[in-house]
Amino acid sequence: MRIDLISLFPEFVAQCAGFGVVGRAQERGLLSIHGWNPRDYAEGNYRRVDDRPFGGGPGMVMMIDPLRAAIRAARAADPAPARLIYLSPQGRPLTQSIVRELAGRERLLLLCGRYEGVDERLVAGEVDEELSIGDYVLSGGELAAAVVIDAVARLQDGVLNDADSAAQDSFEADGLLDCPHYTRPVEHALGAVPEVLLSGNHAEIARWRRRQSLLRTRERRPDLLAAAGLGPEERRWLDAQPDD
Ligand SMILES: NC[C@H]1CCC[C@@H](CNc2ccc(C(N)=O)cn2)C1
Repeated sequence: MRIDLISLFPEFVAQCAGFGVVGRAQERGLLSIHGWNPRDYAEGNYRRVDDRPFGGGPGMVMMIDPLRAAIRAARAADPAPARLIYLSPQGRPLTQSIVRELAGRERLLLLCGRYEGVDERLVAGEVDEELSIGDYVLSGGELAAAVVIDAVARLQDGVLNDADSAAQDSFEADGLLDCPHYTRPVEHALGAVPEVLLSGNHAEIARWRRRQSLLRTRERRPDLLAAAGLGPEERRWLDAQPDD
């Protein structure tokens, strides 16, 4: 997958994506990230990329033309078509199912805003979709872009081996919260490991994990439970007595 970032700080996102699984994906050529800085396309010796808002008010607004030129340069850098995604609190809330859909694309173009915002004519004229990583405001869209890149990159074929367990992730598998995880030592002052996990009975272990995910989801995020297609046995688990 090719990802092009339009940002005043493209190196910021490239660095975030340089670690761990995502960094390895880049080293292995499963993912490439390219930065395009509107300042490189800004006119005049001050290379202006922002200006004061019409109608007054605090802060600055990002100007159309430097962004538009950077977007054009990014598009021209590869023949594959790409939809331009603008990260902003006004966007569609990002979910794992949206991540899965994005992960299937050949290219992503991510537009990162700064200041008070981007001239609305650029958003209306060039942006294909707007995404939000949550209901809060950041100083720039770069962190949101880094979140999208990480979530999408780990789903690329060949990026995670089974030791990384993306397929096990509950949101990934079935929209439930993840089950508890344990590792050595078996005995610890903070408690012991549930016996079933030491049993070697893989069917029983899978049932236990699924039940823990269901109970934890009911407890913490009942809103997710409604969307998860539960089987009859799983409904019985939820109707049964509190967890042993
Ligand atoms: N009006 C503020 C707004 C102007 C345009 C640039 C954004 C950058 N900051 C962001 C971007 C995305 C998110 C999110 N939730 O995905 C939060 N914050 C801020």
